[in-house]
Amino acid sequence: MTATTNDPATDDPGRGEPGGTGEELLAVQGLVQHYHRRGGVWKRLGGHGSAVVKAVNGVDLAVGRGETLGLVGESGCGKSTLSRCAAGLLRPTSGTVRYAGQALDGPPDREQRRLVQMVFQDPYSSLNPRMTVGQTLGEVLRYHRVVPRAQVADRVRELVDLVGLPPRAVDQLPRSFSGGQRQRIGIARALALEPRVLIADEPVSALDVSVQANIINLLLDLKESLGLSMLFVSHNMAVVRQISDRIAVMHSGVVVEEGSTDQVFTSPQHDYTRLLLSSVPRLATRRIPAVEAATA
Ligand SMILES: Nc1ncnc2c1ncn2[C@@H]1O[C@H](COP(=O)(O)OP(=O)(O)OP(=O)(O)O)[C@@H](O)[C@H]1O
Repeated sequence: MTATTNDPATDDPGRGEPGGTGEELLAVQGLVQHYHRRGGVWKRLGGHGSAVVKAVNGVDLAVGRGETLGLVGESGCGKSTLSRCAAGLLRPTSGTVRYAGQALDGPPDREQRRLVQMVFQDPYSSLNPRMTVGQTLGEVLRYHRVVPRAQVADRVRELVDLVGLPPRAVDQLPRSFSGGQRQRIGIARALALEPRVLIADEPVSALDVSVQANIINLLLDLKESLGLSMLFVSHNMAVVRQISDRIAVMHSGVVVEEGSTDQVFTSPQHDYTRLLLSSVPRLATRRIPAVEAATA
């Protein structure tokens, strides 16, 4: 996996460099996403026609090669919407998404889908409960023709190993795993496509704090060994601090502050950032000790 994903000999414009080069890889410009609410609660509350929810209201953001950009803000500020637009899962109302300088504005093709992958908060809900980990990963590899069919089983084993799961996990169903292990499966599934950018949307917020540490350490290791770029989305400033090179603070659909992690934490410029920081427990280090078995 490492060799094929990170082979510097490959002529790939999206190749990342650990540590970041400052060169933009994934960028959104003037991104707007408005939802039109009809029926449901809106109607029961006596609403007529439709209500417009301005979830994202003109955002410019860029993730550099090999960089982790943390996107932080309270629930409902538009982080998930922005992430889904950036991943090509949601077509924005207006604005552009560019990968390696190229606009991704048509219907996404397989190659585009492959390059930017998402890791979600709850991988369990998107895992087929009747498929083993091996079947799930194998299906992704075959559908996207990532490797020749004859190599699928080997690649599945590599992926399972890459995310720190034991070899027997290949033959197990999702229900036999803990929350942290399921998140590892979610990460393996994203990595199966050999993406250059990982968009992780609240990947640890459903996990116990000790398990959060393991998953964050795994993402830090993967970023380095695979040269990944990452958009890491969380409502939790402390978590974002551990993993991000830069941080963008989002509030009511717009980015109110952006800067290096140190800048944002030591000299926040916006009142809203200061408010978020006032509720963060002090955390001195980026890498946090994993307090339980690596496969948690
Ligand atoms: N499919 C949808 N239809 C209508 N409104 C939506 C839809 N998805 C999100 N919203 C609304 O858009 C706004 C932004 O939601 P979004 O999920 O992007 O924010 P968030 O910061 O990721 O919050 P959370 O972490 O709670 O998901 C919220 O007001 C939300 O209710």
